[in-house]
Amino acid sequence: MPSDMEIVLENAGKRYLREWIFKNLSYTFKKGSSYAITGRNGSGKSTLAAVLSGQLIPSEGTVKHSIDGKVLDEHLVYRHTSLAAPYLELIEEFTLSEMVNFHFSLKSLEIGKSKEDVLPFAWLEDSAQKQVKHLSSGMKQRFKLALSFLSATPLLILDEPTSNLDTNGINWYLERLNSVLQDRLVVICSNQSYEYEMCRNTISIEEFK
Ligand SMILES: Nc1ncnc2c1ncn2[C@@H]1O[C@H](COP(=O)(O)OP(=O)(O)OP(=O)(O)O)[C@@H](O)[C@H]1O
Repeated sequence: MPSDMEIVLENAGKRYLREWIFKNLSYTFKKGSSYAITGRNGSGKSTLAAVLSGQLIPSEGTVKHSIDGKVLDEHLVYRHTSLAAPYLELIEEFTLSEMVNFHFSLKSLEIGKSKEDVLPFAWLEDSAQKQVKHLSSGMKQRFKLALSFLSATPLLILDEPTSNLDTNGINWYLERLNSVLQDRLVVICSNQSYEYEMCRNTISIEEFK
Protein backbone atom coordinates (compact mmCIF):
# COMPACT_ATOMS: atom_id res chain seq x y z
CA MET A 1 0.00 0.00 0.00
CA PRO A 2 1.43 3.46 -0.88
CA SER A 3 2.59 5.63 2.00
CA ASP A 4 0.60 8.40 3.57
CA MET A 5 0.94 11.66 1.58
CA GLU A 6 -0.31 15.02 2.74
CA ILE A 7 -0.01 18.38 0.98
CA VAL A 8 -0.55 21.64 2.84
CA LEU A 9 -0.92 24.90 0.92
CA GLU A 10 -0.79 28.09 2.95
CA ASN A 11 -1.81 31.33 1.26
CA ALA A 12 -0.34 29.94 -1.93
CA GLY A 13 -0.46 32.00 -5.09
CA LYS A 14 1.00 31.63 -8.57
CA ARG A 15 1.64 34.48 -10.95
CA TYR A 16 2.95 34.59 -14.51
CA LEU A 17 4.42 38.05 -15.13
CA ARG A 18 1.67 40.36 -13.79
CA GLU A 19 -1.18 37.89 -14.06
CA TRP A 20 -2.21 36.10 -10.88
CA ILE A 21 -3.51 32.64 -11.80
CA PHE A 22 -4.62 31.95 -8.23
CA LYS A 23 -4.08 33.62 -4.85
CA ASN A 24 -4.64 33.04 -1.14
CA LEU A 25 -5.14 29.32 -1.51
CA SER A 26 -4.96 27.55 1.85
CA TYR A 27 -5.92 23.91 1.69
CA THR A 28 -4.92 20.49 3.02
CA PHE A 29 -4.95 17.42 0.76
CA LYS A 30 -4.93 14.04 2.54
CA LYS A 31 -4.41 10.40 1.67
CA GLY A 32 -7.54 8.34 1.11
CA SER A 33 -9.42 11.41 0.03
CA SER A 34 -10.01 12.63 -3.49
CA TYR A 35 -10.14 16.15 -4.80
CA ALA A 36 -11.55 17.67 -7.96
CA ILE A 37 -10.04 20.92 -9.21
CA THR A 38 -12.61 22.57 -11.44
CA GLY A 39 -12.81 25.78 -13.44
CA ARG A 40 -13.22 27.10 -16.96
CA ASN A 41 -10.50 26.78 -19.63
CA GLY A 42 -7.48 28.83 -18.69
CA SER A 43 -8.58 29.28 -15.07
CA GLY A 44 -5.48 27.61 -13.60
CA LYS A 45 -6.27 23.93 -12.99
CA SER A 46 -3.09 22.66 -14.66
CA THR A 47 -1.06 25.36 -12.94
CA LEU A 48 -2.32 24.18 -9.56
CA ALA A 49 -1.61 20.56 -10.62
CA ALA A 50 1.97 21.59 -11.39
CA VAL A 51 2.32 23.12 -7.91
CA LEU A 52 0.85 20.00 -6.28
CA SER A 53 3.18 17.75 -8.26
CA GLY A 54 6.23 19.76 -7.21
CA GLN A 55 6.98 21.00 -10.73
CA LEU A 56 6.20 24.64 -9.93
CA ILE A 57 6.96 26.64 -6.83
CA PRO A 58 4.30 29.14 -5.71
CA SER A 59 5.08 32.83 -6.28
CA GLU A 60 3.83 33.54 -2.75
CA GLY A 61 2.83 31.45 0.23
CA THR A 62 3.97 27.87 0.76
CA VAL A 63 3.37 24.31 -0.35
CA LYS A 64 4.52 21.52 1.93
CA HIS A 65 4.45 17.83 1.02
CA SER A 66 4.88 15.21 3.70
CA ILE A 67 5.07 11.44 3.69
CA ASP A 68 4.15 9.52 6.81
CA GLY A 69 4.46 12.80 8.72
CA LYS A 70 7.94 13.72 7.41
CA VAL A 71 8.27 16.85 5.30
CA LEU A 72 9.70 16.11 1.85
CA ASP A 73 12.42 18.11 0.16
CA GLU A 74 10.64 19.87 -2.73
CA HIS A 75 13.13 18.36 -5.21
CA LEU A 76 12.03 14.84 -4.22
CA VAL A 77 8.29 15.31 -4.60
CA TYR A 78 8.33 13.99 -8.18
CA ARG A 79 9.46 10.57 -6.98
CA HIS A 80 6.26 10.14 -5.03
CA THR A 81 3.96 11.58 -7.67
CA SER A 82 2.26 10.20 -10.75
CA LEU A 83 0.87 12.82 -13.11
CA ALA A 84 -1.06 11.91 -16.24
CA ALA A 85 -2.01 14.74 -18.57
CA PRO A 86 -2.60 15.23 -22.31
CA TYR A 87 0.27 17.77 -22.47
CA LEU A 88 2.85 15.40 -20.91
CA GLU A 89 4.58 13.40 -23.59
CA LEU A 90 5.96 9.89 -23.45
CA ILE A 91 9.12 8.91 -25.31
CA GLU A 92 7.70 8.64 -28.80
CA GLU A 93 10.51 6.52 -30.29
CA PHE A 94 10.18 3.76 -27.68
CA THR A 95 8.03 0.72 -28.19
CA LEU A 96 5.36 0.26 -25.55
CA SER A 97 7.40 -2.55 -23.95
CA GLU A 98 10.45 -0.28 -23.81
CA MET A 99 8.37 2.53 -22.34
CA VAL A 100 7.02 0.21 -19.63
CA ASN A 101 10.55 -0.96 -18.79
CA PHE A 102 11.85 2.59 -18.70
CA HIS A 103 8.97 3.97 -16.62
CA PHE A 104 9.22 1.18 -14.06
CA SER A 105 12.98 1.52 -13.80
CA LEU A 106 12.20 4.93 -12.25
CA LYS A 107 9.02 4.12 -10.32
CA SER A 108 7.94 1.05 -8.34
CA LEU A 109 4.98 -1.02 -9.44
CA GLU A 110 1.87 -1.43 -7.32
CA ILE A 111 2.21 -4.41 -4.99
CA GLY A 112 1.14 -7.62 -6.69
CA LYS A 113 1.68 -6.26 -10.21
CA SER A 114 4.48 -7.01 -12.64
CA LYS A 115 5.59 -5.25 -15.81
CA GLU A 116 3.81 -7.96 -17.81
CA ASP A 117 0.52 -6.78 -16.34
CA VAL A 118 0.79 -3.21 -17.60
CA LEU A 119 -0.18 -3.57 -21.26
CA PRO A 120 -3.14 -5.93 -20.62
CA PHE A 121 -4.29 -3.49 -17.90
CA ALA A 122 -4.39 -0.79 -20.60
CA TRP A 123 -5.94 -3.13 -23.22
CA LEU A 124 -2.73 -2.73 -25.24
CA GLU A 125 -1.24 -6.23 -25.11
CA ASP A 126 -1.39 -6.53 -28.91
CA SER A 127 0.63 -3.32 -29.33
CA ALA A 128 3.71 -4.23 -27.25
CA GLN A 129 6.09 -3.79 -30.19
CA LYS A 130 4.46 -0.66 -31.61
CA GLN A 131 6.24 2.64 -31.14
CA VAL A 132 4.50 5.08 -28.82
CA LYS A 133 4.21 7.57 -31.69
CA HIS A 134 2.05 5.10 -33.60
CA LEU A 135 -0.61 4.80 -30.91
CA SER A 136 -3.95 6.47 -31.53
CA SER A 137 -4.73 9.41 -29.25
CA GLY A 138 -7.14 7.34 -27.13
CA MET A 139 -4.69 4.42 -26.88
CA LYS A 140 -1.97 6.81 -25.79
CA GLN A 141 -4.20 8.31 -23.12
CA ARG A 142 -5.06 4.82 -21.78
CA PHE A 143 -1.35 4.02 -21.73
CA LYS A 144 -0.50 7.21 -19.78
CA LEU A 145 -3.29 6.55 -17.29
CA ALA A 146 -2.18 2.91 -16.88
CA LEU A 147 1.41 3.96 -16.10
CA SER A 148 0.07 6.32 -13.43
CA PHE A 149 -2.50 3.94 -11.96
CA LEU A 150 0.08 1.15 -11.66
CA SER A 151 2.89 3.24 -10.17
CA ALA A 152 3.14 2.82 -6.41
CA THR A 153 3.14 6.55 -5.71
CA PRO A 154 1.08 7.97 -2.87
CA LEU A 155 0.04 10.99 -4.98
CA LEU A 156 -1.93 10.51 -8.21
CA ILE A 157 -2.81 13.60 -10.26
CA LEU A 158 -4.96 13.23 -13.35
CA ASP A 159 -5.41 16.27 -15.59
CA GLU A 160 -8.28 15.91 -18.10
CA PRO A 161 -8.21 12.13 -17.62
CA THR A 162 -10.68 11.10 -20.30
CA SER A 163 -9.50 13.34 -23.13
CA ASN A 164 -9.65 11.31 -26.35
CA LEU A 165 -11.26 8.30 -24.65
CA ASP A 166 -14.35 6.69 -26.16
CA THR A 167 -17.25 5.36 -24.08
CA ASN A 168 -15.48 2.06 -23.36
CA GLY A 169 -12.33 3.94 -22.43
CA ILE A 170 -14.26 6.22 -20.07
CA ASN A 171 -15.78 3.19 -18.32
CA TRP A 172 -12.30 1.62 -18.15
CA TYR A 173 -11.01 4.82 -16.49
CA LEU A 174 -13.89 4.98 -13.98
CA GLU A 175 -13.41 1.35 -12.89
CA ARG A 176 -9.67 1.69 -12.43
CA LEU A 177 -9.99 5.00 -10.65
CA ASN A 178 -12.44 3.45 -8.21
CA SER A 179 -9.92 0.81 -7.25
CA VAL A 180 -7.23 3.35 -6.23
CA LEU A 181 -9.33 5.96 -4.42
CA GLN A 182 -8.98 4.43 -0.96
CA ASP A 183 -5.22 4.00 -0.86
CA ARG A 184 -3.89 7.15 -2.46
CA LEU A 185 -4.27 10.88 -2.50
CA VAL A 186 -6.07 11.51 -5.80
CA VAL A 187 -6.44 14.90 -7.51
CA ILE A 188 -8.44 15.28 -10.72
CA CYS A 189 -8.37 18.48 -12.80
CA SER A 190 -11.44 18.63 -14.96
CA ASN A 191 -14.41 20.40 -16.46
CA GLN A 192 -16.40 17.22 -17.05
CA SER A 193 -18.45 16.17 -14.02
CA TYR A 194 -18.40 12.46 -14.98
CA GLU A 195 -14.59 12.51 -14.65
CA TYR A 196 -14.61 13.69 -11.03
CA GLU A 197 -18.04 13.10 -9.50
CA MET A 198 -16.62 10.37 -7.26
CA CYS A 199 -14.27 12.92 -5.62
CA ARG A 200 -15.14 13.79 -2.05
CA ASN A 201 -13.99 17.40 -2.30
CA THR A 202 -14.17 20.07 -5.00
CA ILE A 203 -11.93 23.09 -5.29
CA SER A 204 -13.18 25.70 -7.70
CA ILE A 205 -10.00 27.46 -8.74
CA GLU A 206 -11.94 30.56 -9.82
CA GLU A 207 -12.71 31.29 -6.17
CA PHE A 208 -8.99 32.01 -5.61
CA LYS A 209 -8.42 34.97 -7.90
N1 LIG B 1 4.40 29.15 -18.56
C1 LIG B 1 3.43 30.07 -18.64
N2 LIG B 1 3.71 31.35 -18.85
C2 LIG B 1 2.73 32.30 -18.90
N3 LIG B 1 1.42 32.02 -18.73
C3 LIG B 1 1.09 30.75 -18.50
C4 LIG B 1 2.07 29.70 -18.45
N4 LIG B 1 1.42 28.54 -18.22
C5 LIG B 1 0.10 28.84 -18.13
N5 LIG B 1 -0.10 30.16 -18.29
C6 LIG B 1 -1.40 30.87 -18.22
O1 LIG B 1 -2.00 30.53 -16.98
C7 LIG B 1 -3.42 30.50 -17.14
C8 LIG B 1 -3.93 29.19 -16.57
O2 LIG B 1 -3.53 28.11 -17.43
P1 LIG B 1 -3.83 26.59 -17.05
O3 LIG B 1 -3.25 25.74 -18.13
O4 LIG B 1 -3.39 26.35 -15.66
O5 LIG B 1 -5.44 26.56 -17.10
P2 LIG B 1 -6.44 25.31 -17.08
O6 LIG B 1 -7.53 25.68 -16.12
O7 LIG B 1 -5.70 24.06 -16.84
O8 LIG B 1 -7.01 25.35 -18.57
P3 LIG B 1 -7.67 24.20 -19.52
O9 LIG B 1 -9.01 23.84 -18.94
O10 LIG B 1 -7.81 24.92 -20.84
O11 LIG B 1 -6.71 23.05 -19.57
C9 LIG B 1 -3.72 30.73 -18.62
O12 LIG B 1 -4.04 32.09 -18.80
C10 LIG B 1 -2.38 30.39 -19.26
O13 LIG B 1 -2.22 31.12 -20.47
